[in-house]
Amino acid sequence: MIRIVIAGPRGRMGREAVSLVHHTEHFELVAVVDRMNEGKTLAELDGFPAIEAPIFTDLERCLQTVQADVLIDLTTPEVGKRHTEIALRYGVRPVVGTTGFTEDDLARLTKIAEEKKIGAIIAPNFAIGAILMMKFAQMAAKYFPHVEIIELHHDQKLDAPSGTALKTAQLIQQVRSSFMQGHHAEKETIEGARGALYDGMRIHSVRLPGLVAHQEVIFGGDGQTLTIRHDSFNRASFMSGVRFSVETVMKLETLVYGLEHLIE
Ligand SMILES: NC(=O)c1ccc[n+]([C@@H]2O[C@H](COP(=O)([O-])OP(=O)(O)OC[C@H]3O[C@@H](n4cnc5c(N)ncnc54)[C@H](O)[C@@H]3O)[C@@H](O)[C@H]2O)c1
Ligand SMILES: O=C(O)C1=N[C@H](C(=O)O)CCC1
Repeated sequence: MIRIVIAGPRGRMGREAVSLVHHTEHFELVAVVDRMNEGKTLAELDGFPAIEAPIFTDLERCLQTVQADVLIDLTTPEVGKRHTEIALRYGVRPVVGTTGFTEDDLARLTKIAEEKKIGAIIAPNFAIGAILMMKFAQMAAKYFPHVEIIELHHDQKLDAPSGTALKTAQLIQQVRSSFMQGHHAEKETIEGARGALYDGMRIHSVRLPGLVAHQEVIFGGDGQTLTIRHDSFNRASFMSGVRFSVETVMKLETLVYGLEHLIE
């Protein structure tokens, strides 16, 4: 039995994660961390199953009170960073879907995980199709170094570019010689027209109601283009990755950033 705390249970992802844990035989939801509802149980909130997990508004108090193995964090960038560090310091393994972590954040958290010899997973995208899309993009970049990334998300998303787009750019950077794409004399007549710049490649962020999470990676070569696209149409698409991460983090002794390191 893996004892789990979920932070952000009333969010779009948090609700799916509560349902996943509730329906998985060897998972137990021992508490949740919410922005409000301290002292209640999840069962008392509208729209949740009858789970008697206590609600805390502070992760430290939660981890001082309940015995937990794993924290699933699905909150906001600043909260997610703080929660990951607290969980590691309390010896609780973080599985983090929250995006917006910088390279400095990842380096700092990796150091703590290694000092504590404790597993942690930070996954910008839990959907298997998205992991494959990133792997395929890295393969293609060896042959097509000219590439632009277009990520499309719902308009309630806080961070841009998306964690997935950043991760994709990092994976491409590993196999591509660094160079500035486009014309050397190119000028934007409206600021931002060419998107965000990452190691000479451009990342474009679209935010619209109706979208969930989508990404296209477009490669251009002599007389041809190659487009690799992934679409998540609902949040259930992320849950097999969350389940896999909770099971896998129990066997790790360091921080892993990205599920591409864990799937064959
Ligand atoms: N890794 C993935 O596959 C994946 C998939 C979808 C979303 N995400 C990321 O997950 C995060 C959550 O996404 P969402 O769409 O569910 O957002 P959301 O806004 O629907 O939910 C976030 C929840 O966090 C709660 N929250 C905020 N501060 C808190 C605090 N201090 N303590 C406890 N809870 C707090 C909010 O009340 C809210 O319920 C985002 O960073 C998003 O980018 C990742
Ligand atoms: O809904 C979101 O927010 C998502 N964020 C992830 C990202 O930033 O890459 C991907 C899945 C959906």
